[in-house]
Amino acid sequence: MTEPAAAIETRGLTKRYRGGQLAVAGLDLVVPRGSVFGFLGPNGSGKTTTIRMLMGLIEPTAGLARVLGEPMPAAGARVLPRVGALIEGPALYGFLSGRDNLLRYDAADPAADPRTRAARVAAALERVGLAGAAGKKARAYSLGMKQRLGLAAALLQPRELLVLDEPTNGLDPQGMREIRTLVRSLASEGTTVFLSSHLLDEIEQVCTHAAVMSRGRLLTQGTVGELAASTRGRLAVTTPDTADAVRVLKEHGVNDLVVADDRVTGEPAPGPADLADLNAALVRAGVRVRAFGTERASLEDAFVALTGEGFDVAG
Ligand SMILES: Nc1ncnc2c1ncn2[C@@H]1O[C@H](COP(=O)(O)OP(=O)(O)OP(=O)(O)O)[C@@H](O)[C@H]1O
Repeated sequence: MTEPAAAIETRGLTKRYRGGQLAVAGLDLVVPRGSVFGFLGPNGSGKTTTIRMLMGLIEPTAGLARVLGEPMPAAGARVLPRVGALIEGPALYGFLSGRDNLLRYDAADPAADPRTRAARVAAALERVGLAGAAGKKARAYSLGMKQRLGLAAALLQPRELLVLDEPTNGLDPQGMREIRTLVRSLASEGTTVFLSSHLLDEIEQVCTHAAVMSRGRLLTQGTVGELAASTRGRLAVTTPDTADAVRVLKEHGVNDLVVADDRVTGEPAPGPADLADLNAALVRAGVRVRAFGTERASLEDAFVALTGEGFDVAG
């Protein structure tokens, strides 16, 4: 049997909650196998609802979802053992140690051989860097440790796909780094990782691909490089003659001009404007140019360009 190319694929996936709230509208998503896929959107944009449909936790109102090539929720019993999921924080017993929590998880899996349980749990604890804290009660764990223990539970069995809902939410920078390192190492072994986040720089740091959601709709998807490249960076000119530079650039169609010290930045006019012509115009007007170029466009620029709004605006 040939493996399907997509780890996750949806067609027109839609969820309308009772009470009429349209949480996800006509979503067409393609998550390539082997990718680290960032599912990006402000709070309330429909990320968790999508993940819950993908994992068969709630029924879609309309549309189709395939996970690892199989229809969800119909094929859940076959698909879910191949998927590790961490959704809305792990369910842990605070009075049990990290190790005992994992032993419980493993015992709840009918396919897990009890004879190899202790070794499996030890390997998972090692994997997430909790071997040293395995005997501590889970309630004494930091948020980052709890999150890693949840990941260890998802990693007790080898998984083809990991689905992580806001895995770094509430973590301090050190905890975030630990989760990112873990995600990278899992991906390097070939596991597809689908993670949701409302943090753009997080997606830029760890993901190969991303999709951007806003108000239940998919705005765009592609490689992180493509998404950033779809937006041109701002033009930046360093000059002691900022007032003249602003005037000349304005005459040549550059918008949204901002002056900060000896730097003028702005949005070049849409279309294939030739930056060399702009530079020549500045020099002709007697503007002394110390540096001239475009700033690298970030995913945030792409998001703002797509939605016309800042990223932290709740949907
Ligand atoms: N059980 C529910 N019943 C009714 N409406 C819901 C329910 N769950 C979510 N919603 C609504 O659906 C929309 C999408 O919510 P969802 O939780 O999927 O977004 P999200 O992008 O995951 O945001 P967050 O990061 O805050 O969880 C929101 O407007 C939310 O209020």
